[in-house]
Amino acid sequence: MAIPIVPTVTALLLLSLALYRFIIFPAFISPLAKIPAAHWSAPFSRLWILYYRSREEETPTIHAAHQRLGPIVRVAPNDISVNSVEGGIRNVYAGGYEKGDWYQNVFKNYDVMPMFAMPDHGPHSKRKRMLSNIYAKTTLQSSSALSTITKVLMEERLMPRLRQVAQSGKPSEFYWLFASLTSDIVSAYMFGLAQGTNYTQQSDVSARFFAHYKARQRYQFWPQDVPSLTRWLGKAGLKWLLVPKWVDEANASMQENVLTMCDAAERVVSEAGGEKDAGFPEDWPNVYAQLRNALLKEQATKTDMSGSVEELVQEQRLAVASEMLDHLFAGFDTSSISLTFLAWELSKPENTVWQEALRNEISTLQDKYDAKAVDSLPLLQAIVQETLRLHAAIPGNQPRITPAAATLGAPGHSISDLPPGVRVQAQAWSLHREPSVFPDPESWKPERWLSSSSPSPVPSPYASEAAYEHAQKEMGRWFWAFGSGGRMCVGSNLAMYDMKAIVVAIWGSFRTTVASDGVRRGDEGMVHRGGYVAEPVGKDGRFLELNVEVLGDS
Ligand code: HEM
Repeated sequence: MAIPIVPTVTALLLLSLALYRFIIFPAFISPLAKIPAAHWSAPFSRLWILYYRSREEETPTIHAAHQRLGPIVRVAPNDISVNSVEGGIRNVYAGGYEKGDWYQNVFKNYDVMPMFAMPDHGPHSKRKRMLSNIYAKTTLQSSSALSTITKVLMEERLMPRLRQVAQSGKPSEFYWLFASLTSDIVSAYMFGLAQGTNYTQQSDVSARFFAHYKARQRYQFWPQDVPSLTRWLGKAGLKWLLVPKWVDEANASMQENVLTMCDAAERVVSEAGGEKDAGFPEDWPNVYAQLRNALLKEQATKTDMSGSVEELVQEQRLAVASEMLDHLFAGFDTSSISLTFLAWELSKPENTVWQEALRNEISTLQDKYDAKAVDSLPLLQAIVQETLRLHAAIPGNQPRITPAAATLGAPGHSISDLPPGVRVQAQAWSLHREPSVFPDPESWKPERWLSSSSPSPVPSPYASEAAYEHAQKEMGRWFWAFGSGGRMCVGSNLAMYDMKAIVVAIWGSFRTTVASDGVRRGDEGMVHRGGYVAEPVGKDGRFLELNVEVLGDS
């Protein structure tokens, strides 16, 4: 029987092309072929990394790959991970590497992108310039509004709640208490105290909100990492196969809540004619007004100004709300995760000395609400910094896209002439566990951030001031809890401010210990659960439970 030549040759040709395109090129010819593969299938397929990402197990998996294979690894045909400063985060996050669409697939509110999701440098840096000053350390430390907000929240909302817990003699759950407090502080600064949330005094409302917020985070994988399939199923009316319907409903209701806060803030600003009202500084919507006015100013330069201010405000309504939603959620989520880990560390029996030393340091404050004095407490700084190192709230991948002809990889491992469009990521989890920079990396050791002359409850690891200085410099280069470069966290100063204020309020007046009912501890099985963000979650999904004891005349 004669073999049909044309179809056979065509089939062989197609097979050879496919073999070249999907096997030979990625495994042997692509510049990425020189990078150690985290798994045998990584050069050919994304399935391996998607599997771990879908199970929220990417961070430890990538970490293990770096430990086995070095500071640059290939995790999929077009995806790499770097774990170094030189040839790593210094190159990728300093500029020129854009964000790609991974962020906008999920972090888009009201169908409008906040700066966090903006893929391109230009629009992003314009928006960031509008907002940076309102979050600058000097602005926050000199803000009488923020200091009044803090005082009201700590004295009127937190203290009564903790005194009640102490009196009850029963352990209390702390994760959602921290989420309530940080949401109240951040929203009060953004929208004004009267317009912000009051979760600390409404534990039922807050519990419902946080349960929804957290549960829906677990469905981000599909729209974020498999967007085409998710879109396609959406068009066919079958998205519910991947993401339950209530997730969209929860998102819509959260957006509605933030829009309500924005509208309330707008009434305050417009009644004051756009300018800060000296009457009740704590009720002024600092961040809202800053962005609203900056966008109006920008609009005025573009248009013929035929519209009224109300019309212009209306045009910007969703752009402002999208930005505000992002800041509010980024603000409470990360800070409450960090505070929970901090409370956990401080309340463990082996760390009692740190809790006592911190309390002594807090007792030296003349005024607990003096932000500058609080910020300059060395022990407090070391405790927060060490918690952010060991328990980074965003421990996972922060992907960027290579420009043309990129060179990546630590000295001795560098790969040049990478093509444009490669997804490259780094993760704080691994950077913060580099043993040559952070000796004994899995242990919580605030003393690594303290000089030998600082009062410390444990001996200093540094033989001299010079050794301390050298270590600080190196650790500072590798410390990545807030990211780095132009896309670095805009709220890092507010986060440090609110976390320190909360720590001072709690451990200045109360003693905490990890709860135990004789059978199980209140921190049983605590792990970092999650993908992009990692929550402190114990066995059976339980959160941290602590005993609270009131001190002296608090
Ligand atoms: C402990 C607390 C916090 C941690 C650990 C943290 C961490 C981070 C990190 C790692 C990034 C970069 C993410 C990436 O590129 O994928 C980031 C960005 C961002 N964070 Fe935070 N954050 C914290 C608190 C806050 C607060 C309080 C706010 C708002 C008030 C905030 C608002 C933002 C925004 C808007 C961005 C995007 C910045 C940009 O695109 O330029 N964060 N944060």
